[in-house]
Amino acid sequence: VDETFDWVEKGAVTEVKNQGMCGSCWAFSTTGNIEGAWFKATGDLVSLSEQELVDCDQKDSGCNGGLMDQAFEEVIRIGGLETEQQYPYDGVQETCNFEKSLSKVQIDDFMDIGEDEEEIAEALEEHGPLSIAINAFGMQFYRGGISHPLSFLCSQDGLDHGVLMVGYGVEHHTTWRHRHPRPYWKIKNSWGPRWGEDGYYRVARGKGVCGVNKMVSTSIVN
Ligand SMILES: CCC[C@@H](/C=C/S(=O)(=O)c1ccccc1)NC(=O)[C@H](Cc1ccccc1)NC(=O)N1CCC(N2CCOCC2)CC1
Repeated sequence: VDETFDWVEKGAVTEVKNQGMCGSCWAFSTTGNIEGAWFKATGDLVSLSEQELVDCDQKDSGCNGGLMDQAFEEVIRIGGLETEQQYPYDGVQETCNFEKSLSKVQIDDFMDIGEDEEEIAEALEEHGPLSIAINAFGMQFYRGGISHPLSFLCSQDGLDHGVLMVGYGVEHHTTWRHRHPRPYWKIKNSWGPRWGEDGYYRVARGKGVCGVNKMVSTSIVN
């Protein structure tokens, strides 16, 4: 793997979105992954509908939580995802009004990725942005930089947030305090563009920080 890699620079990531007062982070992680897989397969970047998942995914719980692997299964069952424009987000669970004739984006399968962070970096390059679960400890107060909470504060067993891994890099400091390079993951959050680093989050890479490596998966578009 290279030193830095970023799907945002490669045009595979849509604008930072905002889930509002709805616990639909799982749906944003799912659409972000499928947007990237579709881009890799077709070259087209299409913003996809989280509201369709909130309303129509019967395995998950709308604004009360969900799991990305279950959402991938439901996208296959439902028959595809409509675009953000066709089925816009309003952050409240409503009756499903999916129109198959409108949905242009389908996935064929999905797969889980192992916990080794080198393997995850390779999977990121191969499949596009990855759906991941993390422990969101401290994210409400995050203002930027590389987050590296102590493991007892950000246990990998306390996964509670679904987000999108979009890249990785290394920060080299030359000041007296930081002589060692600081590898990080670049993560797209769904709390709007004013949160964090233009909507993005960087967390230390290589030590399973906040369980970033524990639940990684991707859709497959053939
Ligand atoms: C109330 C749900 C909040 C929402 C995200 C909200 S959030 O606003 O982004 C946020 C997250 C963390 C801190 C503060 C704010 N969280 C989820 O959807 C999280 C995301 C997640 C966690 C762990 C592994 C993978 C994915 N999932 C969940 O909360 N759940 C997983 C599915 C579970 N279902 C119950 C019914 O039977 C099917 C399973 C419901 C709880």
